[in-house]
Amino acid sequence: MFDTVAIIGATGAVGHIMRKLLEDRNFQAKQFRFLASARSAGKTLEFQGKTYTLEELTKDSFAGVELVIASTPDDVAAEFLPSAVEAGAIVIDESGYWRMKPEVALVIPEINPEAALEAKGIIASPNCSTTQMVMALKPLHDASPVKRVIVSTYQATSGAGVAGTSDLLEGSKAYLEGKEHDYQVFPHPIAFNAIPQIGSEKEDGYTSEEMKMVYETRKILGDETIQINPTCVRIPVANCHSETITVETERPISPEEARELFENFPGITVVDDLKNLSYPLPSSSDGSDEVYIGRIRRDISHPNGLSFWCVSDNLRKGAATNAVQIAELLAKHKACT
Ligand SMILES: NC(=O)C1=CN([C@@H]2O[C@H](COP(=O)(O)OP(=O)(O)OC[C@H]3O[C@@H](n4cnc5c(N)ncnc54)[C@H](OP(=O)(O)O)[C@@H]3O)[C@@H](O)[C@H]2O)C=CC1
Ligand SMILES: N[C@@H](CC(=O)OP(=O)(O)O)C(=O)O
Repeated sequence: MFDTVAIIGATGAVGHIMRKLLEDRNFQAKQFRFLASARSAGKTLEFQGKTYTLEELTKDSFAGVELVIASTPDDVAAEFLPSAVEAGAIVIDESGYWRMKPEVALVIPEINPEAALEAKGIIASPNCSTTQMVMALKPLHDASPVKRVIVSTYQATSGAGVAGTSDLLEGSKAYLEGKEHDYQVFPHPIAFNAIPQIGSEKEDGYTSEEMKMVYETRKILGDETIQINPTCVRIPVANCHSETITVETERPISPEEARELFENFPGITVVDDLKNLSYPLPSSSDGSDEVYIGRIRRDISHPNGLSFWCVSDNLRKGAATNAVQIAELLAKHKACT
């Protein structure tokens, strides 16, 4: 069991689910602390039957803290997490800031748990769109190396945090009432729309979200040769990201073989019966820790290609669940050493 565990960003979209998961999974520590910005300091929250007062995060917040689980914007993670490491804490970070630093482990427990156990300092949890795709790629990659991936995402507004959800709800209400809405986080109205830009412009006309899917996938799978062509799109769905994924493998993987590989991989559930209108949906994946896969079929444009549809709760496996699984892994390892 950990001594003191600090949950940073406890008031955010990921932070809310984090607290629920730690309760539901009965994660034990001698002491918990909950931190957020000065805006939230002094407010209270309920956790495991007790009332806690939120503290303001400062560089001096970490004395005696053994484990930090942080879900804050990138700039906050950049500024404050080194102080946690200096104070001797292990840090699990949800933000994008530390993921690609060579000294930082980027971990999905079903795929590379050893990286978490070998890590010193910061362990990063991957980008939400990346996590569900890599979960799907891993069993295929183990059967026959993945050479190329073409992926399009259909990302929920909760991916942009609490403000993203409020933009969807308030923007939809305004749209239906024929009014203007002042959007907080999206570059265009999201109500009744689709926006082919998530993040900022990066190389070759790709966005930051798209390039995360390229670089983070290679790091987690430990294979720099995988070619990935992503298009990330924001859609007016409240929660759960969906993806169309087409994979080219070294040898052909038939839909039947792929189904078996997916079914035998922890954390994946296959929902695939087109005749009976059965496939994963954001509405039926909401609140689940699983990655759902359906519409499994051969790629009719390539002999070594396979296409499928993948849906997962971005706040759960795409964020909080993955971080809690890492924390559980560390706790189990600590108990054995
Ligand atoms: N939403 C998603 O699907 C995913 C998000 N992530 C990452 O997780 C992180 C959190 O995202 P999300 O929960 O969606 O974001 P939210 O905007 O919903 O929450 C942000 C959290 O960070 C806190 N915070 C902001 N500024 C500070 C500060 N100066 N000091 C301390 N705490 C601060 C906020 O506290 P306060 O309420 O006081 O402002 C709040 O608790 C981000 O890095 C995001 O990229 C990763 C994967 C998926
Ligand atoms: N950018 C993602 C969610 C997210 O926060 O990703 P990252 O942690 O890589 O910034 C989305 O909007 O759906």
